[in-house]
Amino acid sequence: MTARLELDSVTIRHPRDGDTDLEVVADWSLGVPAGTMHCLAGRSGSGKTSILRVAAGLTRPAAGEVRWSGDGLADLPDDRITARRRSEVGYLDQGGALVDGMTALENVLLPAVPDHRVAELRPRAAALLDELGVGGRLAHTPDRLSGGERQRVALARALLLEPGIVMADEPTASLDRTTADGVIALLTGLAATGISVLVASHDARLIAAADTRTDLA
Ligand SMILES: Nc1ncnc2c1ncn2[C@@H]1O[C@H](COP(=O)(O)OP(=O)(O)OP(=O)(O)O)[C@@H](O)[C@H]1O
Repeated sequence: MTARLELDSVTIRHPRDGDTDLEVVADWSLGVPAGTMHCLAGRSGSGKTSILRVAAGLTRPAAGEVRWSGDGLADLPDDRITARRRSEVGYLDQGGALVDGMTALENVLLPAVPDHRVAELRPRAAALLDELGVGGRLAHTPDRLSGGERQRVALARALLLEPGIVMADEPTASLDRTTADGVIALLTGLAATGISVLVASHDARLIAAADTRTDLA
């Protein structure tokens, strides 16, 4: 069966001043089937974020191809990738950045803005926040939320358009143990509903919770 998220013989390089390019991975492949969680593990600087960004179509690999639900991204123009990412991929970046000055509910509804679906999706946004245990914080701006609450609001935003793929970069970093365990349970729960989950982390408990993992050198 084709994995919902595939990286096929991918090479990722970064230019370095006055030096040869830094090769993060070369001719490297990964498949994340529906209903499973894969963890990219490895020390700081080993390339976890670089791989996630390529998998999310935010940067293009030097060689190889990324496929979502069997469709390759290589031949798609950037605007098509952006449009497809919005509905197919929930991306939780490091720290789960929220927009200051907007409430938790408004932040969750941001992916609905381009298609004018804010009013339609407001009940779903509120229900997601409720499900994630932050239903009492709808009107709070990020400065009035704890780190764990911000992370959960960012997760609700990533889930708003019902993506088949969810990616999260160090989702438990800077969270206390109890809150981190809650986020790990949420991510494994997402995989259990059939979503393909790709996380980058050096948190031993998150790594242990994943179905499969890659240890980056
Ligand atoms: N846009 C870029 N241009 C040049 N070098 C980069 C770029 N992005 C990352 N790098 C370098 O590539 C390497 C991998 O970085 P990356 O952020 O992917 O690692 P990471 O494992 O996610 O690290 P961390 O756990 O600290 O977030 C690092 O040496 C970094 O300095």
